[in-house]
Amino acid sequence: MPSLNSIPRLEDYGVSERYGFLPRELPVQRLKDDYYESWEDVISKLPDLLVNRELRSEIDKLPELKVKQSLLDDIGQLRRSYCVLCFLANAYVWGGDKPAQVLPDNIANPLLITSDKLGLPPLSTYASLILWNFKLNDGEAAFDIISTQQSHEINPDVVTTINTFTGLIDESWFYIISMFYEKIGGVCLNAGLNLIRAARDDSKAVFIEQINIIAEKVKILGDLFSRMDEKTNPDIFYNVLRPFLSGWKGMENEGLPNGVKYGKNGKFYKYAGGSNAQSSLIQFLDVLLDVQHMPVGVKNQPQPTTTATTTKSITQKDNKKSFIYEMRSYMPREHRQFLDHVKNASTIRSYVLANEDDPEITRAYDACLDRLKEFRDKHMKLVARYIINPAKKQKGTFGLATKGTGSTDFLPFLKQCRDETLKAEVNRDRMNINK
Ligand code: HEM
Ligand SMILES: N[C@@H](CC(=O)c1ccccc1NC=O)C(=O)O
Repeated sequence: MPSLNSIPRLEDYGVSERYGFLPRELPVQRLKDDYYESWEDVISKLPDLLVNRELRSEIDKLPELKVKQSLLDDIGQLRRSYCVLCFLANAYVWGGDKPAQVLPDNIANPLLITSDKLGLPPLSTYASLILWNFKLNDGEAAFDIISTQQSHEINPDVVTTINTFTGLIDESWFYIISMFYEKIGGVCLNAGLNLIRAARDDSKAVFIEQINIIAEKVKILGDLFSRMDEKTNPDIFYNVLRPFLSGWKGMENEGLPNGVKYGKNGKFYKYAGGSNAQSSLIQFLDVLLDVQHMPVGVKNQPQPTTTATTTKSITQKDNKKSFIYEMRSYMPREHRQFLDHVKNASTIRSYVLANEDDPEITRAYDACLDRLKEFRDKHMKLVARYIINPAKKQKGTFGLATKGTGSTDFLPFLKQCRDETLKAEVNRDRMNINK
C-alpha cells in the first residue's frame, strides 16, 4: 500500500492519462469460457426479450453457474461477467409490469461474488454501463485523437456499446457520450498530479500551466453536453431507457418497499441506481480543487481561509454523509482508493491560500472552478430537457419525476453541488460573497 502522503502513481490504481478511468485494456466483449454461453446468449437477445416480456422466464430457466477461479483471476473476464450479470439483474427487476422483488439464485449468487471481488455493488453501475461497456470501431488511433479535439469535432462513430437494454441508438449514444467524458478527462489526471507536485515544489509557472490545462478540458466537457441531443431523444430516454437504470433504494413507493432480495433465501438489499455521480472523473476534480460537498440542506462551512484547518474535522464528517461521497462506494475499488490517495496528497488549496496576494495564482485557481461551475450549469439544463420536460408530459405516472436514478431529490441536490463549486473560489471568499 503506497504512503498516502506521497503523490499517487496512476498505474498503481489501474488508471492512465490515455484512458482516464476507462480500462487500459479494451473491455472483453464476450466471456471466452463456453461454460458461460447461456449468460451470453440471454444478454445478446436482451432487447427482444424485454420487448416481448420473456426476459424473466428466460432468466428463470438459466442453470446456476459457478464463478470459476479462472474468472476471478482474469480482470477482463471478471469485469465482463459483472457487466453481463448487472444487465440481467436490472432487466429482471424492471422488465415486467411490476418490479420483481426477488432476484433468482442463478444470477444473484454469481453477481454477489463478482461484484464483491471488484468492490462494486451488485447492480448496474456507471462501471458496468459505461466504463466497461464499449468497443472501438477503428482501433485505438482514431480514439486517441479525441483527447486533442474540441467537443464539436469529436466523432462518436469511432465507438459502439457492447450491450444495451433497448437496442436503440438513443441508449448507445447516452453511454457513448459519457465515455467520451472519461476519455477527454484522462488528460486531467496527469495534469492534476503535476499540479499537486507544483504546489509542493512551490513552482508557480508549472502550477498555472497545469491548472489551465485542466480548466480548458473542463470547458470542453461542459460543451459536450450539447451533443447528447444528436441521437438521444429526451422522451425515449425518459420513458424507455431510464426505468432500467434505476436501482432499488428509495423505491418504497415504486413497489420495492424492502429493496431487492438476492436469491430465494437471500437477504434484501437497497442500492441506488446508475448515475454519473458514480464517475470518478468529476469527483477527482472536486477532490483535487477541494470542492466540499455536504448532505443536501447542510450549509457549507466557509472554506478555511488560512492553512490552519480548525473547521476541517467538522466539514470532513459532513462530507462523508453527502450523496457524492456515498457514490464512491459505487465505483470500482481501485478508483475509490485513488480518490482517497489524491485527497491526502493534495495541498493545492493550501498553496493557493498561502499565495492569496498573488492574483495570477488565485485567478487561475478560481477560473478553473468557474469552468467546473459552468459545467454543472450546463448539466442542469440537460436534466431539465431529459427529465423535467418529459416528466411534465407524463404527469402522475411512475412517480420518478423529481428523483434521480441515484435516488436523490435531484433539483436541490444539483443546485447545491453547483453552489458548493463556487464556494471554493478564494477571491469570492475574500470578498465575503459567500457569507
Ligand atoms: C441525459 C443525460 C443526463 C441526465 C438526465 C442526468 C441526470 C442527473 C441526475 C438526476 C443527477 C442527480 C443524481 C442522481 O440521483 O442520479 C445527476 C448527477 C450527476 N451527473 Fe448527470 N445526467 C445526465 C448526463 C450526464 C453526463 C453526460 C455527465 C458527464 C459527466 C453527467 C454528470 C453528472 C455528475 C458529475 C453528477 C453528480 C452531481 C455533480 O457532481 O454535480 N451527467 N445527473
Ligand atoms: N442520473 C441520471 C442517469 C444518469 O446520469 C446515468 C445513469 C446510468 C449511467 C450513466 C448515467 N449518466 C450518463 O450519462 C437520471 O436520473 O436519469
